[in-house]
Amino acid sequence: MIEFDHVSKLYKDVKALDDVSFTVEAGSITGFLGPNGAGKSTAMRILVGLSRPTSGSATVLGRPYTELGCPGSQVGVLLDAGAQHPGRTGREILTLSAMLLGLPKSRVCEVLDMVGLAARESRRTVGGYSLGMRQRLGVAHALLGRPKVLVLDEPANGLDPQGIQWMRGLLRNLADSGHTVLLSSHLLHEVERVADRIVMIGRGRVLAQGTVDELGQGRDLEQTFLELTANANRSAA
Ligand SMILES: Nc1ncnc2c1ncn2[C@@H]1O[C@H](COP(=O)(O)OP(=O)(O)OP(=O)(O)O)[C@@H](O)[C@H]1O
Repeated sequence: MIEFDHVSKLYKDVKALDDVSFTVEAGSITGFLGPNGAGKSTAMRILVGLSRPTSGSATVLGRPYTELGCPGSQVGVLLDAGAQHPGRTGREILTLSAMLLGLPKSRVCEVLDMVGLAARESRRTVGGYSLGMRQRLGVAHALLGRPKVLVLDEPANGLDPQGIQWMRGLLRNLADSGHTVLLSSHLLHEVERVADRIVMIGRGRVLAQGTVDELGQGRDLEQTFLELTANANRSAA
């Protein structure tokens, strides 16, 4: 379970998050939506201890991330697929992390298989990977320690249609087997298909949350998103 409890974050005069509260239950996928600059990455970074909230708290499995024992085996995180070392091979990156987590090398082969990165590709340096391949590697990295919670920032970005279909199946299977998934994305139609619940933010504030049906009341997610974010911009102007 993931819980944001009245989280605010100020960067000097920028209010990146403003009193954000929501919960992601185990066994479900929550789509975290908002326009560019809405505060999604800031919230995820706070959740995994990379940034401190100005006020409020964010917890995973009932505790702040930094207080979890061996967080890598409890929470799988993909925040920036482009951040992987370009000079290392995909396999090296996973093997190093597996060693740190005390996992056998066989787990590296398992996750490479799960994300569909072929043995030949895994032996190439990441600098030569396409964005879609980096995303697959990032998901493999997040899954390595068999975590029960996944925090994924735009994991489908750069994936081809087959990759998006694969990602949908993977996340659905994980949620159905009891995992907690927080997924940010700009791919509204995709989120509509895969998410159990939606949290929509704009200008750092939660604009709406609930199931797609609760939010849309007959409209599709894109229409709801455009209306709510336009309203938020009007009230801020
Ligand atoms: N380190 C930082 N210093 C100053 N301001 C920041 C910092 N990180 C984020 N911000 C600001 O906080 C706000 C929220 O940014 P954030 O990256 O969380 O948005 P986002 O919803 O993830 O956007 P995108 O969809 O473009 O990735 C923006 O106004 C951004 O400029």
